[in-house]
Amino acid sequence: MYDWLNALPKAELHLHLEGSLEPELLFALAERNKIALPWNDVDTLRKAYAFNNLQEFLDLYYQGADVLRTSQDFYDLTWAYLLRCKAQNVIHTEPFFDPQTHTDRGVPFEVVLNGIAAALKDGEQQLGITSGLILSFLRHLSEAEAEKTLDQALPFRDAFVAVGLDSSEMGHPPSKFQRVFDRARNEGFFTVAHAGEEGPPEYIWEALDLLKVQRIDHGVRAIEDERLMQRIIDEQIPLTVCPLSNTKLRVFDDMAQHNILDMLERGVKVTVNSDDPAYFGGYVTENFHALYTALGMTQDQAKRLAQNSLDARLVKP
Ligand SMILES: Nc1ncnc2[nH]cnc12
Ligand SMILES: [Zn+2]
Repeated sequence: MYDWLNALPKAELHLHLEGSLEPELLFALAERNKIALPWNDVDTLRKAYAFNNLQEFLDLYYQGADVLRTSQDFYDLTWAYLLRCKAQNVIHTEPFFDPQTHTDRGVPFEVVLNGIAAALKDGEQQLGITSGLILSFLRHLSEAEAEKTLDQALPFRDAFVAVGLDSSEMGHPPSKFQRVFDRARNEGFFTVAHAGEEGPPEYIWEALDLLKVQRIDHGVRAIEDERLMQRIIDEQIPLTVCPLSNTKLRVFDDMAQHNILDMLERGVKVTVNSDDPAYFGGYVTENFHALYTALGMTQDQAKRLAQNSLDARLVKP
């Protein structure tokens, strides 16, 4: 089944480039940039990948991102991810990057963007993988800081297609970012937002009504609100679900409890994605395979999930 799932043509719509930083590359970049690390070796670092919630993961994720300093680093990170896409028949990807994670450490916005954009361009030319980059604001920071990030990004507007919202969800509702999302939409960008990962269904309502998003990232807690379920079914609002992430971050205690196939059978436009594959134990195919192993996902269900990912692209072929 793994090989069959791997061969299925699919799109990935929820992937943080910083979360695709494998420990081996992290150590190589630390050496290249002469950065001392708090872990002795790759194995020690991998052992630290045990999380009780989103915040515990984020603390390590931001620490890991510190090895990314030059455009070449961002190129190498993005290229390594694109090679994984090629190996798993991901024919289109819409990855996130978090500029503030880097600009707040003194890495200029254009250093980050130039490396990522060059790799995505080579990915299309050399690997045939199309893409649309999503600039994600960190929700634990202020809206004013998000506004500043959008200002920095506008001179490079052709390099990305949408803005998103990620980082610590609880206590940082979508409403906090209504004005900057209004401005991004007026500038012609699509919008997406993480909502209903750890946060309540109200955050999903806000993302839809206030941020006017095209997709919800995660959204698994929608199942707690029947009126919301009806809306996302009626309007066919895609959810970019990340099964391995949800079990690693204890959104579900184990994969057998995951609700993605229940949602699929109720007519929700759910898709399968890897979120932060270097930290959560696998790329897209591993996420599909976990649904087969734990939930008995059929080939027909896998085909519908893959088709949903192609249908839910912001960048149409
Ligand atoms: N799963 C996730 N939720 C929120 N912010 C993130 N940043 C990277 N991965 C994330
Ligand atoms: Zn995410």
